[in-house]
Amino acid sequence: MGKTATSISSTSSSTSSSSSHPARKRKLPKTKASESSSDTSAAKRRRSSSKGKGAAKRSKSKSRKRRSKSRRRSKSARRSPIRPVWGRGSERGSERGSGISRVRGSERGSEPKLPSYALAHISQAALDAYQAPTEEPRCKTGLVLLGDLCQGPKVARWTYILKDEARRCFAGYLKSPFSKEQCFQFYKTAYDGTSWKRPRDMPRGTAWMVAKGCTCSYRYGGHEMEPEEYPPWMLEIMRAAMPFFGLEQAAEWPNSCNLNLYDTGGSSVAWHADDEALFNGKFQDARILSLSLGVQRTFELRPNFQSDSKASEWMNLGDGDLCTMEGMAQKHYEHRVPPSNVEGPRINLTWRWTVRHTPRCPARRMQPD
Ligand SMILES: O=C(O)CCC(=O)C(=O)O
Ligand SMILES: [Fe+2]
Repeated sequence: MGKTATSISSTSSSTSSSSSHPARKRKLPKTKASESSSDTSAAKRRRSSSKGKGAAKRSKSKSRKRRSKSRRRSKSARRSPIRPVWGRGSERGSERGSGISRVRGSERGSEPKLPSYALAHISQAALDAYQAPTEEPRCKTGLVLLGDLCQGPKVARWTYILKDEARRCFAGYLKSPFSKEQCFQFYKTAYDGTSWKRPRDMPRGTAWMVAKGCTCSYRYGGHEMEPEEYPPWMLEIMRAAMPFFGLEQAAEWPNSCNLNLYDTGGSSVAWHADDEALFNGKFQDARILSLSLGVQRTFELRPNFQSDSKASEWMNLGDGDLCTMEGMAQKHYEHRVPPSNVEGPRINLTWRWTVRHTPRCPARRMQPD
């Protein structure tokens, strides 16, 4: 795990097999192999030109037809009243609110140095890819995506908007499986049943809840959140929500939950990773499960292994929507909820597994070394 790529060609091959991150679309400098493949296409071009004028005409009219077809397709896409709820890249203006400083997460490690003659000839995108670490494939670590666990009584169709197999990073989305009334009840009980903390410098309300037997507080960004034991209403919500994450048995449920209250569109959480020691997400596969309640807000993800700071993936999380981050996502990606011009409040419950309890926590005795 955590292997650093040692050659550009090996990195580029692992990178191209992963998700559609913008960096992956950019071309790396040509290696011998890619030159020979372009030779082949040049040879093809030569062969097709030798077919004579008739063939050239036919291919011209074919490509004209193709162009007008694609123009028609893009026009109808623009007219379509269906608005996407998730996507890739920054097409929805994900740079809004950028410049918010990182409030969580630790410093990135030092990166491997390249000799200056190499730096002069390599694009930034290629450098980013070179410096990007790769992880063991999930078949080796046994990581099962929660979306694939939902085969029991609650079959749920999860969409994985982030599938970075090379880094074993995943993020899933499930449209609300709950009724409007259920969501309203969840919102009301969570709102009324939580003693919301309002730390200075935090543009939202927050609370930290843990399973019985754990006393770990949650430290991040200079704040320390004292734990509150899961109240009965939390267990009720979990009983309703966990089967949609493929977790039917209470023994499999997450043992901690970070709660956020976004009172208005101006409330936000800045780019960060939930990479605190409690969850050990920098060193092993970690799962984070979230339930959104109230107004729709955009949840964005970006890789931390390249210089481009734009969101690479995003999802619009509406009332009752579920979302996951899985595998090594806390090591290689950051996420945020930027300020927005929507009106109305939103509550987000973000469940996690505390696997490294603090020294004085009684649950520490139960954890494997
Ligand atoms: O509100 C959200 O959707 C994200 C919250 C979050 O990132 C966190 O609690 O760590
Ligand atoms: Fe987070």
